[in-house]
Amino acid sequence: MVVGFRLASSKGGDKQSGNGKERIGCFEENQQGREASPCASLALITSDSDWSSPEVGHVLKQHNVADLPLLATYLISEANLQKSSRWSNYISSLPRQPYSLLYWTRSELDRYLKASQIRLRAIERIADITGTFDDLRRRIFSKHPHLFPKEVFNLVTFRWSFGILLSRLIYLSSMDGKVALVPWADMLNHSCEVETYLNYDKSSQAVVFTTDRAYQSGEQVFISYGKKSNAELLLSYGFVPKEGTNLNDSVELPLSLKISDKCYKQKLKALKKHGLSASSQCYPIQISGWPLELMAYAYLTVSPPSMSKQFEEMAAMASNESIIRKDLRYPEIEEKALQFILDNCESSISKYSKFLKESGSMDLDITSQELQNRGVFLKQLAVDLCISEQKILHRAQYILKRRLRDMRSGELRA
Ligand SMILES: C[S@@+](CC[C@H](N)C(=O)[O-])C[C@H]1O[C@@H](n2cnc3c(N)ncnc32)[C@H](O)[C@@H]1O
Repeated sequence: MVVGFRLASSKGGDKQSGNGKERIGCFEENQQGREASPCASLALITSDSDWSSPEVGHVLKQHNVADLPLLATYLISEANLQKSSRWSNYISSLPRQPYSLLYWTRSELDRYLKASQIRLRAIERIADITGTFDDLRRRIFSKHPHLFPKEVFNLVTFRWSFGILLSRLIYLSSMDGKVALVPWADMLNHSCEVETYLNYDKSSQAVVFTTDRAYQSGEQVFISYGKKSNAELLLSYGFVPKEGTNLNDSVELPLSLKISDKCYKQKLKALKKHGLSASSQCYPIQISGWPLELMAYAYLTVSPPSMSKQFEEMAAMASNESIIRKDLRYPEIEEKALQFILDNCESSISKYSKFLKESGSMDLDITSQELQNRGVFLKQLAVDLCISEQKILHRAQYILKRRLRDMRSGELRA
């Protein structure tokens, strides 16, 4: 079934069947009394949208503010105008607190997500938003206080607008990769089990999606927010899919060089040259396996001084910068490399086990019912995430152990 959400060019809902194509909705956003023009930009919020306060937009554009902070400021500016913004209906329907890790406090992140690498990603994201706001405040807002009053443009409103953008922006590949807020179409929820994406259709000047299955009338229609891991969905959207439904799930495995390594400095230099960190480099492990880059990092870590000529090649491969995507194999150190990955998997697994064991008896803040409910909710999200991540690591552990056992029994036979 092909479903199209017509967004701008016609008024009212239209339903049109034929050639298997069915339009089931029509959404538009225009000022009272103003006619919608047949132009999709009317219904999309992009970095090119017209500002209700043109002077504010003009100042930001003069300073070449990047798309995301520009859109964040746009949303705050329009929200502040309330009824006089053409987006007022849409903005008033947006959540006051977007559900994402941006709204977890540092102590909640440390408490509930200590086993998962997503904790660091969330901390980095929060710091990035603070940094972006500070930069705008220093360069622009403080120079034009009449246009950007502190009561309106502050860290609280920025966290809200970034939370909205990161959980609702839609990537429109057919609009040269533009990102946009698509009012009302962004009410659609995600399912990991559908291959249905929103995109801009040039011929109908509308944002459309094509379902990959038949839906019964009255059934909830889902789209896909992209092939994301459970941790990424929690980070940006604040939910964890039902166990076992996300085939694109992965867990980040952190690896690092051993400081006791005789070639530590040489290896570090090779890693740095290719933009990698020695302290900790994360690679995604999926239920179906792990990337070549992870194997290359493991080869580099365990390789002896006699292989120093290959350090460069291994580091390039570990960084995904290698031009030749050959299957990197060093049979003489393969066993050690697999053992290195297994040791790291097992140390991560034990972190998850510890958290899951502790979570059963975790004291929740009982100073208020509200905090108690929040604690129960966040803990459940964290437990769901940790179970799914640990499951992938258990699978990797099983594969690694089996490979090592086969290798070792082969060696014995030889
Ligand atoms: C683009 S909005 C979708 C519309 C949203 N339901 C609303 O009413 O505003 C994304 C948000 O919807 C919620 N959401 C989307 N898909 C979900 C799912 N499969 N399970 C739980 N929450 C989901 C999350 O809170 C997410 O941050």
